[in-house]
Amino acid sequence: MIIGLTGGIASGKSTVSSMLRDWDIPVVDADLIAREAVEPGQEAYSKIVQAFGEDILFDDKTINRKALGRVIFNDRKKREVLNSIVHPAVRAEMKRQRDGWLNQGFKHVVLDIPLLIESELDYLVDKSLLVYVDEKTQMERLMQRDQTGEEDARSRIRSQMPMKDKQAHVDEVVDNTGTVEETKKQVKDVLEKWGVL
Ligand SMILES: CC(C)(COP(=O)(O)OP(=O)(O)OC[C@H]1O[C@@H](n2cnc3c(N)ncnc32)[C@H](O)[C@@H]1O)[C@@H](O)C(=O)NCCC(=O)NCCS
Ligand SMILES: Nc1ncnc2c1ncn2[C@@H]1O[C@H](COP(=O)(O)OP(=O)(O)OP(=O)(O)O)[C@@H](O)[C@H]1O
Repeated sequence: MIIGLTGGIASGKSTVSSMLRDWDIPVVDADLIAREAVEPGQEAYSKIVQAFGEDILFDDKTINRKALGRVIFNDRKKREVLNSIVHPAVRAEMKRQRDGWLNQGFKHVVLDIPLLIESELDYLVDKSLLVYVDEKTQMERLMQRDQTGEEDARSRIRSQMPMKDKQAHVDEVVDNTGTVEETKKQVKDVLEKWGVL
């Protein structure tokens, strides 16, 4: 079974991913793939420099992710330009890694995709799981983890579909507003229901 894991920014996808890996279920991480896709030498890198200029580069020519983030999280059109450059490469690599795990004999593979719903990638998965947190907790955890201010955190959250709207698009929801242990119990219940554990 191919499982789509999604959520909002800082809702707890990585926290749930590490639980899944502990249960020996492989996870393909779209954020990590997106990071590798924009390294110097990759096709997407030169397209990004062409579209956004040298202002978003460090002196060593690598992409200054904070600077690029400031541009795209505050401007929908620019975000769409970046998405159109990066997403095709991410999709292709996700499929390659998924097939690699299946060919190794794993029956279940998780695709951790923050924008599963916004980018209409549901067709890639058999079942989908949303890691939900309430808005207040999401803001607090995002600001704490990224050591960032309220305005920056708010613009990142607003660049995504509100999490309560995402609930209608998935098969199961896990509420990560409580403790990690409480979340683990919910994830285990869902996986047992699906016959994965
Ligand atoms: C803008 C960039 C450089 C900011 O980098 P930064 O290191 O600050 O953040 P990071 O990549 O770790 O992403 C953190 C979270 O931001 C959210 N996010 C990232 N990109 C987007 C986007 N285009 N739209 C909405 N939310 C996004 C996701 O929830 C993600 O989990 C980077 O996020 C990026 O290249 N984004 C475009 C690729 C993309 O869409 N990635 C998301 C999964 S495919
Ligand atoms: N149940 C929890 N209780 C307390 N802190 C938590 C809990 N779950 C996650 N966190 C913390 O909240 C932050 C966000 O969690 P995590 O990195 O797992 O989210 P994410 O959805 O993967 O984020 P992103 O996709 O934006 O990278 C982290 O600092 C993490 O340690």
